[in-house]
Amino acid sequence: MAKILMVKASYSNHYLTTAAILSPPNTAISASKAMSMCSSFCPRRPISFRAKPISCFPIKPKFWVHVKAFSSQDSTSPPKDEIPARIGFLGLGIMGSPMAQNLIKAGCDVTVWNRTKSKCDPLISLGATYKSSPEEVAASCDVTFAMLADPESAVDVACGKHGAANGMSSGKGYVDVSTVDGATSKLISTHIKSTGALFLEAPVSGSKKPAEDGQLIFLTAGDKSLYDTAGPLLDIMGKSRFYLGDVGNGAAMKLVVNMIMGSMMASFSEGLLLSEKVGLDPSVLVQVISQGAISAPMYSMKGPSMVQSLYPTAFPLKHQQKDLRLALGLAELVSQPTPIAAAANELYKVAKSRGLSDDDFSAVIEALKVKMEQRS
Ligand SMILES: NC(=O)C1=CN([C@@H]2O[C@H](COP(=O)(O)OP(=O)(O)OC[C@H]3O[C@@H](n4cnc5c(N)ncnc54)[C@H](OP(=O)(O)O)[C@@H]3O)[C@@H](O)[C@H]2O)C=CC1
Ligand SMILES: O=CCCC(=O)O
Repeated sequence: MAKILMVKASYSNHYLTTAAILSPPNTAISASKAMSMCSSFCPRRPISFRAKPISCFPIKPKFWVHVKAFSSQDSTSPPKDEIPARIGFLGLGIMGSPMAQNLIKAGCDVTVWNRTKSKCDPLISLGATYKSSPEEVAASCDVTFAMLADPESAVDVACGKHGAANGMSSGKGYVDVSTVDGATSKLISTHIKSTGALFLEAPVSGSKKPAEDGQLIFLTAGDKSLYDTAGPLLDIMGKSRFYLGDVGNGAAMKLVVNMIMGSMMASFSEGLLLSEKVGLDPSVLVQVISQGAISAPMYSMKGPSMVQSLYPTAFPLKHQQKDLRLALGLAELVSQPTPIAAAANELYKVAKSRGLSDDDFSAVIEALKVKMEQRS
């Protein structure tokens, strides 16, 4: 049984319902692949599209094509004349680079800036325009995204000398997709909104691969009208989006999620090492976990390389420790006990002190190896 999906393609100046895409249930493909399939039905490349199941019936396999089905709390499309035409992207690290690439590949007019200019080059070769400061990017774009390391860099790029706020004005929007705390997000919001522009915080759940595949989850809060107009762009980069109300709520949701993730990884690390110490094969532990109630994609993805002491960076350990630190600050604000997260945070601090900041956060297991060696 296949699902038939109606595809609605969004162009910069009009919408067009173009094609029926057929998909077996429970399948997904990357946004860029779905885009290019959609293009074969369309006169021009769409900048985004939505797909929703309209009925189910058997289809001959040769006609099957798969499409990513977007989910969204609010499926209302913005008025056609409000879709942002010129998109800015500030911060082209592990996450920002593939996110900006997906916008370019989807046909968007993208202008980029990064502190280290060389990281702009691959995007320029894909068609992006380069500007030499966040201010210039914001001044030349309708909506500017920022994907920066931490609260300090997010504030600096938005509010500092030649920061984006200097280029903002009424009619523009700033979407900060960095992981920061609520107070930082509110500070940036105040600066941006004082120019007459709109602000949306939109941190993401999902790592390097989901960023490449356009499968991120956006946790947004702030100006609802910017959420609506930027929606088609979020749908290019992600698989779902949540609108959570006032600025600070997106940041808080992201920090809670990453607090849980950091503790899970620390606990998983303990389990792997304990299993090995008592003579079990940790690879078998990974398999056992993958079949039971505590199965999580993270364990299946990271476990095999952790067993080999390999930590190819998808989510840098220094950022996970930053998120635990910020989550503990959030808990402190409301007097919520978080002893597990506090213990996990200490472990990530040890890992940082061992020079593992730029390794993947799964390298936290090394901190436990050190502790055990010290004890024995
Ligand atoms: N990697 C992941 O799996 C995920 C990361 N995140 C969050 O996304 C954000 C970015 O993460 P990621 O891409 O992995 O990180 P990276 O470390 O790869 O990239 C960080 C970016 O911030 C820039 N930057 C750092 N300091 C400054 C500064 N002082 N002034 C200007 N720019 C600066 C870097 O520029 P330069 O190139 O010059 O160093 C780079 O563009 C973080 O907040 C992270 O917590 C969220 C979800 C998943
Ligand atoms: O902030 C990083 C999140 C990583 C993930 O969700 O896999």
